[in-house]
Amino acid sequence: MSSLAAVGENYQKFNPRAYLQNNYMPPRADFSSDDFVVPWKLRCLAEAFGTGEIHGQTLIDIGSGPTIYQLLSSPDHFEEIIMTDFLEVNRDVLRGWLQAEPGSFDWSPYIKHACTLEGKGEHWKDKERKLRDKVKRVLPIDIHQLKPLGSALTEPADALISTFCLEAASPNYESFQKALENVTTLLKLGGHFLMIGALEESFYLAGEAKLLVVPVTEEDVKGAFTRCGYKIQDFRTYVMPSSLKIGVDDVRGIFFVHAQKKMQT
Ligand SMILES: C[S@@+](CC[C@H](N)C(=O)[O-])C[C@H]1O[C@@H](n2cnc3c(N)ncnc32)[C@H](O)[C@@H]1O
Repeated sequence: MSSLAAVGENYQKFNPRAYLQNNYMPPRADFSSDDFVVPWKLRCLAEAFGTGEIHGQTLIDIGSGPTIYQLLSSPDHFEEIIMTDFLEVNRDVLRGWLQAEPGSFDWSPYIKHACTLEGKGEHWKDKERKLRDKVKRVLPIDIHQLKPLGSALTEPADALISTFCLEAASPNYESFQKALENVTTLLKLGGHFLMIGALEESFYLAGEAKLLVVPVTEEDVKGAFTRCGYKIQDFRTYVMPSSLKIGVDDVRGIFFVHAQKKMQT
């Protein structure tokens, strides 16, 4: 069984450009039907934020990687968004996009699609600018530490979001559960957690790196959230169609969970 140290070591070979190519370019970046994976993910998030229930001062994105799509429906609801990742190479990619550096990944199809889903008539350039304005910090994180952000955070956040991080950075289910406990300390009581992740995946590729993933089922995810003191508000699953099984991972499906940290007495 792989140790935490081995997982961390393996991530040093993670190639952000290859990861983006594998997951966020065609064929996976297909917006032509709601049945494809990217529109499904964006719709889950647009609907969750669209309820207006999830709002406040601070939103933290746990394990952002080199991607920003997960935050597209959030900026209207928070004063400050904090992005985080374990790897400096990913934090650099994020800073490049935030500063609109030439050669940054083109997220415009995602931004346009989020505008369409939200149906508020917002111009995609306005959404893009708003997200860039709201992301105030890009911080290092390690979900396996009791304090994943060290001393960088003074107040717990109003909400957390995380996409494809916990299962992809944990060598086994025990470690996945513990990582969820650790990141839960960053969230205030009554705060919301939106998570999207892989179901029954054992690996994915990012250039030369082959990253091992702990295969989790719907019941595993629900159990972990319940044991961490959350009430599950919504849980959805997506079955990966065979046309999107392109050899860059062995993902069987995807889950979306909206959970609320219970108020304790
Ligand atoms: C599969 S990628 C997900 C990236 C992005 N959130 C997405 O939706 O595509 C997994 C991410 O977890 C990060 N990661 C690996 N080990 C971690 C750790 N110990 N703590 C936090 N993040 C970690 C990696 O650097 C990588 O960016």
